[in-house]
Amino acid sequence: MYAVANISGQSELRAFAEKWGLVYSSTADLIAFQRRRSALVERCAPPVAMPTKFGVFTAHCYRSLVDGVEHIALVKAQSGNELPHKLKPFLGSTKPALVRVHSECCTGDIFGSLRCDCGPQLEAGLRAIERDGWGVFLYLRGQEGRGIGLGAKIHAYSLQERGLDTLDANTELGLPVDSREYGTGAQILVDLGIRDMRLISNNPKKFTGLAGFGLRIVDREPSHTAPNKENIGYLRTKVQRMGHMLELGDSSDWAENGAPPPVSGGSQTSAASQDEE
Ligand SMILES: Nc1nc2c(ncn2[C@@H]2O[C@H](COP(=O)(O)OP(=O)(O)OP(=O)(O)O)[C@@H](O)[C@H]2O)c(=O)[nH]1
Repeated sequence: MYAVANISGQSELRAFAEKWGLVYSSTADLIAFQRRRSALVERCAPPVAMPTKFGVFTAHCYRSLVDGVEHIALVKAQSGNELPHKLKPFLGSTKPALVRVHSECCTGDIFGSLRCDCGPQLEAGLRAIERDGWGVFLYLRGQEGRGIGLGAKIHAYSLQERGLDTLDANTELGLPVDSREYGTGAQILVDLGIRDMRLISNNPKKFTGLAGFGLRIVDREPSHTAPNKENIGYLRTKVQRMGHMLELGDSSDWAENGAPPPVSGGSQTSAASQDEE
């Protein structure tokens, strides 16, 4: 294999490869290929019961072999007569699991920040999986601020106070708009035995990011929460600049005075047809 250092663009590289009958690939392609082939995670604890205010789940904990970050999957898998805490609760089942892959958000998930919709999405996701009885809430740590980290996200907020939107604020800091990768999450889901799933998300990048690891997303379940006056700009930017599949309605649908919004419709599964609209 030869690394060609003095060829500047893709088209030059393609021409060079064609001229000499070579196969060529970008570094990004090689990294993606490697991620698909190698193990990215290992279990770091036995499964254990996790009673929560949303219901009783089984917690499965994994560690990334790439960066050492630990992730947690809360599993609901009631199939009747199974052993408690099976390692692969979904293995062999043809019933698609309801899955939420949630990016860490300290401010929204823990402190209830109204700047984003993360906290209400977390609660709605856990409620939906509890109600469904067959699914996984996968909490990906290390994805704070869409991958830029907590301090940088807070810095980005300070730029947002000066009028920049959530994307431009990251760019202004010289940081990527979204550096999350989903290979790690995909491998956790595969390890739990999932093959077919209904993904709770509005983010088109998650659908492409999770595909290709032996997982099949058979349906989308919208993750809708009522906007509030603090996060409406953030949500509009997600729709307009990141292609999120969200319907924001008008201000009469907003939660009062920035209060924690109730989940619209009460069910994540109710609006699955938004995809087809
Ligand atoms: N950089 C940055 N990150 C943010 C901001 N607000 C929330 N986040 C982070 O965004 C991540 C959540 O991503 P979102 O784009 O809101 O939603 P998503 O998870 O991609 O999509 P859904 O599955 O539809 O929820 C979390 O890691 C949050 O910490 C912000 O203003 N700037």
